[in-house]
Amino acid sequence: MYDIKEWKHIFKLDPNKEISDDALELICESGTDAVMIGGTDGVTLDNTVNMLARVRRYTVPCVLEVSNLEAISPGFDFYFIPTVLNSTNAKWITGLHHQAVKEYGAIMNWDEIVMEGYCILNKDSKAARKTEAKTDLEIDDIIAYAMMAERMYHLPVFYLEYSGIYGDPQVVKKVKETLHSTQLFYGGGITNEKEAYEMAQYADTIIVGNSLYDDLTNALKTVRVVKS
Ligand SMILES: CC(C)=CCC/C(C)=C/CC/C(C)=C/CC/C(C)=C/CC/C(C)=C/CC/C(C)=C/CC/C(C)=C/COP(=O)(O)OP(=O)(O)O
Ligand SMILES: O=P(O)(O)OC[C@@H](O)CO
Ligand SMILES: [Mg+2]
Repeated sequence: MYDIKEWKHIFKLDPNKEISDDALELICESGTDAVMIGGTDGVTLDNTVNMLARVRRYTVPCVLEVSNLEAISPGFDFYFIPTVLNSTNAKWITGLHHQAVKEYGAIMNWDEIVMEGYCILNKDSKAARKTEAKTDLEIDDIIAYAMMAERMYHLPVFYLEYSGIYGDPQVVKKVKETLHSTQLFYGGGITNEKEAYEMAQYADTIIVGNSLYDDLTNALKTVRVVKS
């Protein structure tokens, strides 16, 4: 069984986007700690299972970040389940989770389930719009969500999500100072070594997504700088 606490770097692959076999090989053999499959829209059972099968040619751990009930498939090492703490719609905090557990609870292997407390901060991201997230937050609001995640809900992961834009390193630093046992994920706009290094000084784990599709060469370099 893998220990996600040791993961410092994750590549997030969007099953709704095209990736060539050559690019996928470079990603899976990059030395990243895990490949996470997930996205906000266009995620189907077909494209999820297809991506899983392609990643399974390699030994890298493979995680499904569940974003809809229709695209859950067996065969992943872990299932990361987002709950959007700053959503204004209960559907994205506990609603779909209740529905999922009602449907799958009896067959779920709870050792494979990892809850992620999301705080979404880019108001223009698809994830923010879809989940009706309240993104105009002061640092004290963000810290309060981090404390809730750790102290009230005992979530294993708190995910500072800037999807699509590079966030504020000082926010990541302050959130890290707040957390003791909950693992801090940072994702958003990391495109090169310098940005990866900066965010990895504070976040326990950085997630690199879009830049895999925009500039693979530089995206791949984010692994070495974090793990060395
Ligand atoms: C049959 C079998 C194997 C069963 C296994 C059991 C199992 C795993 C059951 C699931 C249990 C469970 C509780 C599921 C939760 C269900 C669910 C749908 C919860 C809601 C998740 C949620 C809040 C989604 C909202 C969107 C979100 C936060 C997505 C995360 C990914 C993300 C932020 C992507 C970033 O955006 P992106 O798409 O990359 O944007 P761009 O395209 O613009 O880059
Ligand atoms: O796609 P980017 O901006 O790299 O963000 C990564 C990840 O946090 C998205 O959910
Ligand atoms: Mg994306």
